[in-house]
Amino acid sequence: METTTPKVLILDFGSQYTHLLTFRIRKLFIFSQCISGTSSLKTITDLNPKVIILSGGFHSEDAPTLPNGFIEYVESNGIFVLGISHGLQLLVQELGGAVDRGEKQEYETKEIEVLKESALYSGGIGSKQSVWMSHGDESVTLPEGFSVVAKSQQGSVAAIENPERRFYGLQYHPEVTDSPEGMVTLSNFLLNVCGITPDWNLEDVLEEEIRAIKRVVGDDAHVICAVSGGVDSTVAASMVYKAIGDRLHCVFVDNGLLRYKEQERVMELFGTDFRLPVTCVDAADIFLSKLQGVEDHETKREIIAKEFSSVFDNFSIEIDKKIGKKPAFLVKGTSYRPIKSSHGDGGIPMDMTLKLIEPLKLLLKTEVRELGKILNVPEVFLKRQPFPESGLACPERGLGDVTEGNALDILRQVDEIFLQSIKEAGLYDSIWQAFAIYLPVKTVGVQGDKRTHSHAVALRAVQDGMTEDRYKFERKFLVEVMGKICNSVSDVNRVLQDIKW
Ligand SMILES: Nc1ncnc2c1ncn2[C@@H]1O[C@H](COP(=O)(O)OP(=O)(O)OP(=O)(O)O)[C@@H](O)[C@H]1O
Repeated sequence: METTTPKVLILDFGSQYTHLLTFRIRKLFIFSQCISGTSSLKTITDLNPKVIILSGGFHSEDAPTLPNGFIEYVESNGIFVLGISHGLQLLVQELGGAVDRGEKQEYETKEIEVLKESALYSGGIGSKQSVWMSHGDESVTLPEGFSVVAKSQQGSVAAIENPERRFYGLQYHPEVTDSPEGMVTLSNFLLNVCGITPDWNLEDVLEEEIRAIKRVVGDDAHVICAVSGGVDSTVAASMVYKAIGDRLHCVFVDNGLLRYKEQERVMELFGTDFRLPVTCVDAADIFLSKLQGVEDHETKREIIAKEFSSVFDNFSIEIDKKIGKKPAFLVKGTSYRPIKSSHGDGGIPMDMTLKLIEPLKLLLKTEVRELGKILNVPEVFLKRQPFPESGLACPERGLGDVTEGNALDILRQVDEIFLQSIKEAGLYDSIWQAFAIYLPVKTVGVQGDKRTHSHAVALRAVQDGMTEDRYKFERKFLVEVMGKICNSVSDVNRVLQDIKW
C-alpha cells in the first residue's frame, strides 16, 4: 500500500483550520496532505489524489483561484471535489455560478437544516444541526446541475452537491468541534460518497519509510543524523537505526542558543535512557560570534543555517578520518507543521555537500509521537515540548541582538523558572509549548526599596499546536511565577504575558 501518496489532497487557501482538517482526516485512517492553494496543476496531478478538498480562506480581489485546467483534470480523472467555506464559493464561481458579498454574513455557530436526502448526511445525522459558519460572502446563484442540500437559519446556502459531476460543497467548517456532526459528515463524504478505504496506519508508514531509507542509502553508505534531543529527530534517528544499524552516526550541536543546561541534559538522556550513538559538538562560540550585532530575523536564520551546515560537513570529515568512510547523507527530524506555527523556524534550509533525508516531513508531531511509541522510544523524549532549531534566537523567543549583554543568560533563567514551575504544577503534559521571550527593552520598576531600570520579559504558552490557542493559566500560578522571576533573575523587573492570537 502507498502510505505516503495522499488519497485526499487539501488545497490551502488560507483558512486557520486547514491543518486541523488535514489532521482530522488522518484520524479517520485516510492519508491527507495539504499543499498551497497556489500550487500548479502539475504539482496536483503528480500527487495523484482521489479526492481534492478546497479549503476555506479569505476572500479578496487578489485571492488565489484554481489553476487553469483544474475542472477538466478532476472530471476526466473521476476525482471528487469538496469545497469548504471559501472553497465552496471558488467552486461555484469556477463552474459558472455567482457569489456575492452577502447581507447574511455569518461568523458564529448556526443551526442548519437538511432539505433533501444526501449521502453527506446519512448515518443518523438529524435534519437540524449546529455548525460553525465563518464567511462573509454567499453563493447567490448555483451552477447548473447543483442542488441545495442544506440551508442555514438565515436562509443562505449551507451545503450543495452535484453527484453526477462529483462536486460537493459545505459552507461551514465540519472539522471544528463547534460543528459536532461535522466529522460524521466528512466521514460520510470520504467513505460513502468517494468510496475511500480507511486503511492508512502508522505501522505501514514505518515499514514503508524503513524500506525507502534502505533503498536510498543502499548497502554501503554511512549516514549522519542531526539530533536535537526533541521528539522528531529522536524518532527519525531510531527509524534510520532500524534501517541501517551501525552505519548511523548521530550528532547533537550546542550552538550556544540552547536552553538552561540543555547540553548536559540531552547527552545524559541519550546516555542513560536511550542508547543511540550520539556525539556532541560544541560550536557555541562560532555561532555566537557570527550572530554578534545581528537583529534581523531573516539574517539570523541564514547565519544559523550556514553554521549548522558547516558543522555537519565537518562532522562527516571527522567520521571519514575515523572509519575511512565519509557519510553521504544527513537525516533531519523535521516534521510537517502548520504554516502559522508558533514553532518559529519552519525548517531551516541547508546548503551542504550531504544529501538530505527527512523521513518524517509529512507527519504531524502527534503522529511522530505515535510512531515513537511503536519504535519503543522512551516517553521522556516523546513528551518533550517542541524547541526550534534556531533555539533562543528564534524570532518568537529572542528579539533583537541575542548576543548583547546578558540577554541569553536572562532568557535561559526565565525560561527555566517558567518550565520548572509548569512541571511542578503538573501542567507540562497539557501544554503544547511554553517558553519565555526576551524583549530588548528596559523598563523602570521598584524592586525592594529601590528604583530599577531593567529588562522586561514575556511568557507564552500554547495549548494546542494545531489551533495555536493559548493555554489559560490560573491567575495564582502566573502571579507566583512572575514574582519568582522578578525576585531571582537580576536584570528583570517586569514580566508580561504574551497572548498572541
Ligand atoms: N541542536 C541541534 N543539534 C543537531 N540537530 C538539530 C539541533 N536542533 C535541530 N536539529 C535538527 O533540525 C531538525 C529541525 O529542528 P526543529 O527543532 O525546527 O524541528 P522539530 O521537528 O521540532 O525537531 P525535534 O523535535 O527533533 O527538535 C531537527 O529534527 C534536527 O534534525
